Amino acid sequence: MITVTDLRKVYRQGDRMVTALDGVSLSVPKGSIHGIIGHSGAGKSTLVRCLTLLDRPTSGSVTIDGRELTAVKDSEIRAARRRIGMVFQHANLMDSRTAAANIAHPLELVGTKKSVIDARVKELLALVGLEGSAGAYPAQLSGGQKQRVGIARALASDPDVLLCDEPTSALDPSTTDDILDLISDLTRRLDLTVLIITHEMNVVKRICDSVSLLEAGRVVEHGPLREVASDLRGRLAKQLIPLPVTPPSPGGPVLELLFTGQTTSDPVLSALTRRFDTDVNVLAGSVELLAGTRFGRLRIQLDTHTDMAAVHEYLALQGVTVEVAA
Ligand SMILES: Nc1ncnc2c1ncn2[C@@H]1O[C@H](COP(=O)(O)OP(=O)(O)OP(=O)(O)O)[C@@H](O)[C@H]1O
Repeated sequence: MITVTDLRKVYRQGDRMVTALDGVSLSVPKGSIHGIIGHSGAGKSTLVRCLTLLDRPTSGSVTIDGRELTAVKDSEIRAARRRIGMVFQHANLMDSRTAAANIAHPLELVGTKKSVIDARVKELLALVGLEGSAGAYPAQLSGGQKQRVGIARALASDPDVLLCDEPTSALDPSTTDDILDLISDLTRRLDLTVLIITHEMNVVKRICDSVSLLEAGRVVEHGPLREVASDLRGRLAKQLIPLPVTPPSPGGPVLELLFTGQTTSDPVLSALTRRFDTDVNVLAGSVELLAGTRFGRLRIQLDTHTDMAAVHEYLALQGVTVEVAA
């Protein structure tokens, strides 16, 4: 479990103070994956540095499995950091070392016995699907394979937490999916707590259980994926289940509908046309699978004569969320 409470980081830039983190709080249960999404300058890198104690926060706390990291003395920081495995955008491997030797490096640094290291490296290579690549040098590996080595190295010290900083931003879409699936699989198998910092909503869609939207150093929306996706007015929902912009359409009222789970496969619209003797014009639509649940968004236009109060009541009864489009 990671708990971040009211984290603030203020930098001095000449005679100006820059607030990079302005009271960030979040909590990630053990065994789950939390995405932090934000644009450039939102404070993502600062958050990573504060979580790994590369930077001391100005105030607030970071607690991992009940231990307050922000309270550890400088002399204990290295040991505390070993409980956090880091995965970077570029795997940052040492070119002169083989895959196995890169993975072994953090264990060598703390003086682990060679026989123990060898067994652990073998185990880690198998865990990330690189059994046959122990002796390969980074130059001989693909981007995805390098990232697998990076993940194995991050897991070498048997951390409780995996902190992934833009882990797939340098990879092509299919390799991205493979790496995300690997992170997801490892989270379940090793009962890790994972934080993924990203600017890509696809990363959140594919593997996150919960998400926070970071903006100008503040968390402006957060929650389990299913909850934020269900909030039609929310900014995250609009990005998670995007609908194209449609030109103003003369005629009857325009509604936005959100279907979740079973309602995505119910014939709600055809029932609506029959029941209210109205025509339904579908202006835009999209269906996404998020955290194992199907979400559908539709923008529809109805006849001018339609009894809107009754339509709202009927759709609510069907479990469909309705918004009148602007
Ligand atoms: N060492 C520093 N000194 C002064 N200001 C800083 C420092 N590091 C970050 N900042 C400022 O803090 C704010 C957040 O920066 P940060 O790098 O954390 O954002 P980010 O979301 O990681 O952006 P990017 O995706 O571009 O890396 C920015 O306004 C930045 O200029």
